Amino acid sequence: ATLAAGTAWTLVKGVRNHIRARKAEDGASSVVDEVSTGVALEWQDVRMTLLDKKGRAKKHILRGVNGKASPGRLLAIMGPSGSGKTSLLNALAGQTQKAKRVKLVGCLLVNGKESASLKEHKVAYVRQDDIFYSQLTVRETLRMAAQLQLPQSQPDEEKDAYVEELILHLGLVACADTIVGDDRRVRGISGGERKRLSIACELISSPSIIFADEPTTGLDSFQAEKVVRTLQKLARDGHTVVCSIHQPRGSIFQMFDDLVLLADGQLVYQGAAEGALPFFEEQGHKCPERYNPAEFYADLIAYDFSTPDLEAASRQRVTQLQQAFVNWHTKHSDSTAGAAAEDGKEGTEKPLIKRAKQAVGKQGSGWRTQFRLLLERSWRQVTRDKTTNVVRGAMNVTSALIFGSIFWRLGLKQSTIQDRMGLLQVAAVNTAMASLTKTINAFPRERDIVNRERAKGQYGVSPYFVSKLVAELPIAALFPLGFGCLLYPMAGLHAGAARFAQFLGLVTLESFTSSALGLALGSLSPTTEAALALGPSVMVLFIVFGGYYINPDNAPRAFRWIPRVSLIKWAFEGLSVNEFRGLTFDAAEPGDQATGEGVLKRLGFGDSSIHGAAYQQARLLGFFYLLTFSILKDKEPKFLTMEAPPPRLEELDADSVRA
Ligand SMILES: Nc1ncnc2c1ncn2[C@@H]1O[C@H](COP(=O)(O)OP(=O)(O)OP(=O)(O)O)[C@@H](O)[C@H]1O
Repeated sequence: ATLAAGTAWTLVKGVRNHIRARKAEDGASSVVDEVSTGVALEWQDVRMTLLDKKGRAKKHILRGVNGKASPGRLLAIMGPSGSGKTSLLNALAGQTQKAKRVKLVGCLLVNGKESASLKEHKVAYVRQDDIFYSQLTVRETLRMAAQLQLPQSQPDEEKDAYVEELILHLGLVACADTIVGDDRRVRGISGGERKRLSIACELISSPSIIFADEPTTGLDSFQAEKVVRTLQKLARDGHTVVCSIHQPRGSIFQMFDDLVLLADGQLVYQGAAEGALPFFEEQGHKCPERYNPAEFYADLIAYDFSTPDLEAASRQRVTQLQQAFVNWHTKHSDSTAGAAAEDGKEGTEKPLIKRAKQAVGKQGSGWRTQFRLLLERSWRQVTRDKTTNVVRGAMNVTSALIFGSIFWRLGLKQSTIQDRMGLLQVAAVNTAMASLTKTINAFPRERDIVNRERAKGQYGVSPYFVSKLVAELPIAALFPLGFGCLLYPMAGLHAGAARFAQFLGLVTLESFTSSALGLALGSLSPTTEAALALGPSVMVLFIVFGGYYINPDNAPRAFRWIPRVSLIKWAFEGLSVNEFRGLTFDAAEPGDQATGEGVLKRLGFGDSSIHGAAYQQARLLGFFYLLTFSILKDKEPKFLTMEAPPPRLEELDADSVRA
């Protein structure tokens, strides 16, 4: 609380200096160079409908919701689970995912002017799930965001100073140099600190409006209070702050100035928070003294599914309240939210922050800077993730030791021909599987972060993708190289420096291709779990057609294309040529295979060459990279904008009368 109280003014100054710098930078080139005194938001008749296949309404998610949010005031959207809080927040923030069967209509007024979306304004959206690069510290995460979003000509010292201010004012000093971590296995900062880091990241772009989706979910009450206090301070500094919240405790609820109560997608109350008690009292529901109003409202507007009677009674009560609110609001609208919103709360007696609107979506930095920054980030992420690297290294060494022991010093007996083929196939499969699972495990999460950053226009796909490959490939190469270096001498494969080097080259290339396949599948799949299910299935198919188990000529025609795209097949073919060509076996019995060339012929690799197999593998690698790149580019998140609602019946009547 002391921190919050003492830092508001400094934050104002910081943001103002920062904005001045941006204004100076933008100068004549700025798309909008307007200094505003805050953004007042009003929405009318917002309806979100889920349609069935025939385009008919299947479910009403939001049913004609009205409301307003004003600069200087903190607005809470409350309601039971499934009441439409997140849907309303998304609709207002322009973050409703585009989907064929979702229809969004409504009227949005920004500073009194009708507007289809908030694209013209700097909007921050603090999501429920905070995802970051786990190995970067809080300071590094913020610096990266500042470097990517702020104008290139702004000196680095200024950007860093702004980041330090954000760290200070959002209470992140103690954890500034701690890695962010993730909620799965890398322990990092606490949940509350993550949430405040999310807010800090969003503040970098100097937003006028801040939306926060259930910012207290999953936090203990102390952390939750700190987060809401931060949002309240931001509101007092002149931002328009809208947040959805489930059922806050009393001390948190007190911090909200305005309230939107939703039940089943419909308003039960909307207006100043202090106006809600009189409204419910008027309807015969008096809140007991010293009772948390938030809990009281939640109980009143929740459906009770315990018995059919209780359900019917609770539904009737909610419907009555919704109808009562329509009448009550018409009567009281002038004396509640409207009047209150115009002035803001006590903190806004001082002038509101002057904010320069930025060109939305404009990238702060050029391609080369984006590449350098993203390369730095990827490099840190990959080199600092010691646990993953150690486990991956240990797995490769263990596999090499196990296979090396099983196929120990093969020699040149006839029986080793089959052993050799088995070993080469195992080497190809093991290498491919190891890099595929690693990539598939990590990439979908990273893709989500990148999609969010790209949706804000921070950088393009190409600098991201190129930097990722440049940072990761040298580290990724170490694992197959280590595997090959141990396995080759242990198994006593074809001696010679060139053969050994070619073996290492082939497994490394295959490892890259498999990882590229993982990227393509990871970018296609909606979740990590889906990618993990898809990856091994594709790989099993590649293994079956890997050159060892089936001759493609004997397979049904429909499957004959698979060997051409099987990275296992090209690796096995290359490794086989490298091993068998020029090798002579002990042949005592008639029918024994005396030369490696004969073995290759039997495998169908008689005319194959190492270079040919490597070339085909490289083509596959390029294809998977290209595919990933295209999917990332194409799958850029798309959002619905609000359509104007159809004219009301009365308006139609008036028009026809006039006509
Ligand atoms: N795109 C969609 N497709 C299908 N149903 C949807 C979609 N978006 C929202 N819904 C449904 O609309 C209702 C409201 O969802 P919403 O997430 O807005 O509720 P909420 O009040 O935020 O809930 P919670 O507090 O549990 O997060 C839910 O029943 C949800 O399943």
